[in-house]
Amino acid sequence: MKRRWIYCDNLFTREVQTVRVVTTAEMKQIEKRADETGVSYQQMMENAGTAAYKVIREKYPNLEKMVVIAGKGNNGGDGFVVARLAAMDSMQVQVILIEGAPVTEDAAANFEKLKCLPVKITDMDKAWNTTESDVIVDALYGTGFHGELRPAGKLACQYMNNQAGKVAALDIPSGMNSDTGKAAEGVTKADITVVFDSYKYAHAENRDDICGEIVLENIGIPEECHA
Ligand SMILES: NC(=O)C1=CN([C@@H]2O[C@H](COP(=O)(O)OP(=O)(O)OC[C@H]3O[C@@H](n4cnc5c(N)ncnc54)[C@H](O)[C@@H]3O)[C@@H](O)[C@H]2O)[C@@H](O)CC1
Ligand SMILES: [K+]
Repeated sequence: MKRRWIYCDNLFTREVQTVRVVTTAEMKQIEKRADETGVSYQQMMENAGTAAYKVIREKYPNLEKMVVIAGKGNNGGDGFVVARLAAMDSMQVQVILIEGAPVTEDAAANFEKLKCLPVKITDMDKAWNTTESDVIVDALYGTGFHGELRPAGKLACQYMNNQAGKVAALDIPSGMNSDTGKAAEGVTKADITVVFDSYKYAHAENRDDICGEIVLENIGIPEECHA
């Protein structure tokens, strides 16, 4: 729970602000309701990537080079949206596919959109040769992650943790369990984590060493979908 002060008619009034924290299952329900009310999954992904890109640009205004580390799920899909927006802003963008091509419909659709842009797409084998980047976008795993990092995921997290650039995690740093906050060995250490729609329990664990600065962003889900 956060407290903030608001200024009101020459009096300082204390307002208690409650924050919403949801489980992965609850988040899926919220997204389902949003889809049923007309905000499609594709639109939510577009909004998530757009919000993340906006936050990254605000935090790091002088970016020239971006690397997006993408998994095969919808977290990777958010990363493809960020990559597209960065490339359209004339940034030098490289996308590294950690577990091959995306498997979800929405992520695959956003991956396709990259193909007409000057975005370099590689796999992990070539990642070690990547030139330095100003920011690395962690779009490997989001709420779908559980258990321990497998070798490819661990290598990708190690890569992110050893780069000189800032690390911006989408929704959750990869390797963190959304519901328990448990960090797998080798978890990504982010400078900033852009959280979509609602905080997850992992964000309430006070793991600043993993999440960095946490920024919550609206992705267009109507308030009534959270009931
Ligand atoms: N269209 C949507 O449903 C939206 C999803 N959003 C994003 O989607 C994320 C959730 O996406 P997904 O549910 O597709 O999953 P993720 O993209 O988080 O994870 C990808 C895959 O990793 C697998 N996995 C789990 N544990 C693993 C392990 N230890 N090693 C290797 N692989 C493992 C999972 O089976 C999952 O299929 C959210 O965090 C958010 O970033 C947002 O774009 C908002 C809209
Ligand atoms: K992530």
